[in-house]
Amino acid sequence: MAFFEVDQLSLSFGGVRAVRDVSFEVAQGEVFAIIGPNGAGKTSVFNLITRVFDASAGSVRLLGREITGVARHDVVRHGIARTFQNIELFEGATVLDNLMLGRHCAPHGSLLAQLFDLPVVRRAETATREVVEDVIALLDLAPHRMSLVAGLPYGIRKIVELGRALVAGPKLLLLDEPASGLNPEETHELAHWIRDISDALGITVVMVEHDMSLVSAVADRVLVMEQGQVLTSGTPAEVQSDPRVIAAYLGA
Ligand SMILES: Nc1ncnc2c1ncn2[C@@H]1O[C@H](COP(=O)(O)OP(=O)(O)OP(=O)(O)O)[C@@H](O)[C@H]1O
Repeated sequence: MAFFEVDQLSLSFGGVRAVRDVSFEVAQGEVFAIIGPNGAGKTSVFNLITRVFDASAGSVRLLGREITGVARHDVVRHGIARTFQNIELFEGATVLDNLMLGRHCAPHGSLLAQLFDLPVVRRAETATREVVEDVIALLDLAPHRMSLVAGLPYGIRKIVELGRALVAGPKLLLLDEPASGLNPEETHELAHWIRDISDALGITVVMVEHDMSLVSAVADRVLVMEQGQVLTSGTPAEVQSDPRVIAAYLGA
């Protein structure tokens, strides 16, 4: 059984077949990148995995468990967290509060236990705080802990979003264009964090990315999509030298 399997996944918007029979497998601990020209269907694949859209056909399995029937708000409980192409944070809240909210899916005891402030709830809150503090330390966010997200530079906000996905304690982390809007130095730093997330925390990463410097630096394997379909897959070096991939990017 593969750690994560996408099997014959398809999605249509009216007449547009955004995703067509897409299949791939990701091993535990791998950093796996999905690349392809604009409109290739990469974000649609993420939206199918995270149940934003219903697949017209196919299946998605994490550790053998079917995800395609899970409610959207329950996907994170099944071990899958994601970041978005356009940052989705609470702008008027602090970094700390945004990170605490990322943990809201963790069980905090029954409603009665919460109403009476029982020890089980307090223990859960302490555990949440510990996880959040670990993520703040891992991503060097301590200087920004009490800052409002709205006032932070774009590059820091992207890292906060990464942190918010991490505090959910995912087995599988989906990153949608994590390097977009970052300068080369920030992208270089991001590469270190992605490797740490994979190597030190053992979290499997699947990312959609256009920046080939990041893909080459962190990805173990790359899936190339074109017009909703899988064009090829391989190591970053293999796919970059593949004439079919070069032609797809040149629009040939
Ligand atoms: N909500 C939607 N409604 C209708 N069509 C959509 C929708 N989302 C995506 N599409 C179409 O599906 C196809 C795949 O889009 P998708 O955003 O998945 O591609 P992508 O590879 O992520 O592109 P990019 O790199 O530009 O983000 C495109 O033709 C797009 O116009």
